[in-house]
Amino acid sequence: MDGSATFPDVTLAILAGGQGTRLGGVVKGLLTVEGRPVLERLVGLGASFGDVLLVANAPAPYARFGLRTVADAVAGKGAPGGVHAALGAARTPWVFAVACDMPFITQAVARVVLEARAEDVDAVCFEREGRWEPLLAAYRAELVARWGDALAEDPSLRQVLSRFRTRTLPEAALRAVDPRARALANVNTPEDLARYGVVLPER
Ligand SMILES: Nc1nc2c(ncn2[C@@H]2O[C@H](COP(=O)(O)OP(=O)(O)OP(=O)(O)O)[C@@H](O)[C@H]2O)c(=O)[nH]1
Repeated sequence: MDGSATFPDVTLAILAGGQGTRLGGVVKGLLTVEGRPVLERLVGLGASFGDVLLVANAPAPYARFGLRTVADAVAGKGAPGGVHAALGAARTPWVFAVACDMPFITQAVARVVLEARAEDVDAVCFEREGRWEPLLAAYRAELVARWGDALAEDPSLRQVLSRFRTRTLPEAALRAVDPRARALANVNTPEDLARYGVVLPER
């Protein structure tokens, strides 16, 4: 843990265990935006956190970043399994979970989420157009056991979140520090490449 960090009690957990099938199986964290791989951009954000963790089942392409890396404890559960692994591996009381395909997350946005934590809150995320945004979200690490129980039902992230005391933040709270709500952008499809100015990694 880094006591000098802005969020010393929080682990930045980068989820990178997906298949990237909609982009032909690309290693999504190596997509380049504004000249830098998305993962490098997120690792830069990590300096504000007490710890940084990569959750990946095929971590070799990310070795150069030198991150502490764990695999999913329960395989084949998608992003809910990735968050579960992050909660289990965290050495801090809180986890800030993000996806490896979100290039525009800033410290200011993280601060909005993390400052909304409270004694009686287990998780914090934005709500946009009636949908929760669980991959730019804070979670109590102690949720891990109940999270593991929930995985048995193959839930979506939102279904898992609905079991806990989740505080949702309005989109306006995001736009106050990120007027175009770019932090929630994730790169999934060929259309997204052009939309966000993304360059594919070399194969
Ligand atoms: N650790 C872990 N992360 C996952 C898993 N599935 C998805 N993710 C991550 O969760 C985030 C959102 O993933 P999606 O965009 O839904 O899926 P994807 O596999 O990246 O892409 P598609 O195959 O095109 O759906 C990304 O950061 C993924 O790397 C998984 O099984 N384990």
